[in-house]
Amino acid sequence: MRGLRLPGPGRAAPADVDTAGGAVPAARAAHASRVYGAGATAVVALDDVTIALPAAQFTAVMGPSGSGKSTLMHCLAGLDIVTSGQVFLGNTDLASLTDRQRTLLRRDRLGFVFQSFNLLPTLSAAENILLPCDLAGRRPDTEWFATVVDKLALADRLSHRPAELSGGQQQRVAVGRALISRPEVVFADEPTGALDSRSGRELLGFLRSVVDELGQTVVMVTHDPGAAAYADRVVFLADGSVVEEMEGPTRDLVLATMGRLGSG
Ligand SMILES: Nc1ncnc2c1ncn2[C@@H]1O[C@H](COP(=O)(O)OP(=O)(O)OP(=O)(O)O)[C@@H](O)[C@H]1O
Repeated sequence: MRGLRLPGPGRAAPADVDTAGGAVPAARAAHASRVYGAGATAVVALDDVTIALPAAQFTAVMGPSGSGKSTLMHCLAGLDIVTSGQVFLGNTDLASLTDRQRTLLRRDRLGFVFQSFNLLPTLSAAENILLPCDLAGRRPDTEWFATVVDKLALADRLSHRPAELSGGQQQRVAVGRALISRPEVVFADEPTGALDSRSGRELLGFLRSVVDELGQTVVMVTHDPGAAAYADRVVFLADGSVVEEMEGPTRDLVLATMGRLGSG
């Protein structure tokens, strides 16, 4: 049920293909650094980060405030550019793209879910979900639309406008919008931050199921150890560096690691 790979600009530079026969990660950073400013006031937001985000996995990114989580996500998503090192989406080196190509890459190959749902208030839930197709001038895949709507339990809410939906339903619409283009990676920045705990758990359960059942790759920034426990793995950042990676996280293991790393 995957088939989520769309051809995109600049794909498949032969030198980047995994010659060992292993699966190419959905995204990766190699010795990526991002420095803001220069001279005495320079801030090293990312410091030589090497990380791979495996396809069809749910990765959580954690770390104290200012540790570089958003910067890492923005660089992986082509919203920001590394100062040195490389970032790849599949086999595409993001630095090799023009601004226009990066914009198209974000539109065609990535999905985004933010803490604030960012839905258009005058559009129905269905129209909000289909917005990326409209913007790209692409005919929506009706079968995929039905799959996404069913997975997110939104079938009886499609004609409602955002103001007529609960926060949890609005965020599910935002997830639907992120999934509709069958992106290679969905980036979620504190997606449960504006939700009550029950709606937050439901949303995390939906993200988990789109990974398990639809083969979606999801990367989520979170401060919440309970949210991170829904992921397959957790990457911990401190001072712009990856300081720990955990497979099969539980809330308690994440809490203990946060305590040990001084980010609790
Ligand atoms: N545009 C920018 N200009 C200058 N400094 C920046 C910029 N963006 C981020 N920084 C700095 O880079 C560092 C990392 O910031 P980043 O937002 O990635 O951290 P974060 O882990 O996402 O933090 P939070 O959990 O508070 O959102 C911080 O010291 C921040 O002040």
